[in-house]
Amino acid sequence: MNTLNINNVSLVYNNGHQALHAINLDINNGIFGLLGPNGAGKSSLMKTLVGLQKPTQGQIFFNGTDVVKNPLEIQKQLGFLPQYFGVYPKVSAYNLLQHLAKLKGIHDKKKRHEQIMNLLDKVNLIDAKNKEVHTFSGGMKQRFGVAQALLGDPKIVIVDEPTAGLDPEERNRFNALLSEIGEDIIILLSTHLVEDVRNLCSNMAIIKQGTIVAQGNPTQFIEALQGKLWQKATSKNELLKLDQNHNIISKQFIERAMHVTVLSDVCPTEFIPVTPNLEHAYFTYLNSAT
Ligand SMILES: Nc1ncnc2c1ncn2[C@@H]1O[C@H](COP(=O)(O)OP(=O)(O)OP(=O)(O)O)[C@@H](O)[C@H]1O
Repeated sequence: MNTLNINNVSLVYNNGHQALHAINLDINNGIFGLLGPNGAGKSSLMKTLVGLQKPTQGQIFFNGTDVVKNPLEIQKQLGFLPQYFGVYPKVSAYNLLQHLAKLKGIHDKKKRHEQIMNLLDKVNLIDAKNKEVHTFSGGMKQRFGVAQALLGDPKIVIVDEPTAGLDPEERNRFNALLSEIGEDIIILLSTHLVEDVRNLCSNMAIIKQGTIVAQGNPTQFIEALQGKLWQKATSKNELLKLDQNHNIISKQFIERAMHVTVLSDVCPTEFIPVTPNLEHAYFTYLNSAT
């Protein structure tokens, strides 16, 4: 079992902006979802956790090793899957993996070949191994991304907004793959797609303005809202009034009408109950004062 322990981590950038405030998290094998809006501090936290930037304060331990004092140790065991790859050189998937494997220090030719073939098989790209990666579809590119991230058997993999731009079928296929590899290693999944976290993660945290406002199991978050959410279709004028008197957690267009969902222990007049989902939980935390 791999462990990542984060104690009281804060980060202030050189321009004085505080991106992280006293973060505490304990993460084990599996897919850990980090959910937050743009600018909340997801990238800052991920980069800090894997030693790519030093926290201003706090401690991080990966499998007992101090990441702040010894960042190279975690980086040797790290895989990274960015949202989009930059420009691909005009080489085949197999040859590109060869090149990346050499950069990762896999020098034994036979082992390198074996590992590449296993990974191509795992991500279902064996048949496309001689095709140039720039000709791949978005989903194939993401699966190729997984293969390169897994070169060298990393124990921790960072995945940044991986399903952006994928069609529903490719997204499902990609999520199934992520779920399979997440059994034996830590995967840190940074996203603002609540549905991906619901489908993939047994543990998650919600980050808002550099602070973790909630952490736990997605199911617990949903259960905590049972019997507390109410919905109503509304007009623009009525919305102003509702805003003053109710704790509105989301406003959504459903079939061309604005629907508001409110959090309350009792059902407000003219509202109907709603079955809570993770998106409601996410909005509840985002819209509550920190
Ligand atoms: N190098 C930097 N110097 C100063 N401020 C920074 C730096 N990098 C990020 N920030 C600021 O820190 C805050 C958090 O940024 P970060 O990129 O971590 O957010 P994020 O949640 O990953 O957002 P996104 O989803 O848009 O990538 C933002 O206000 C950003 O402007």
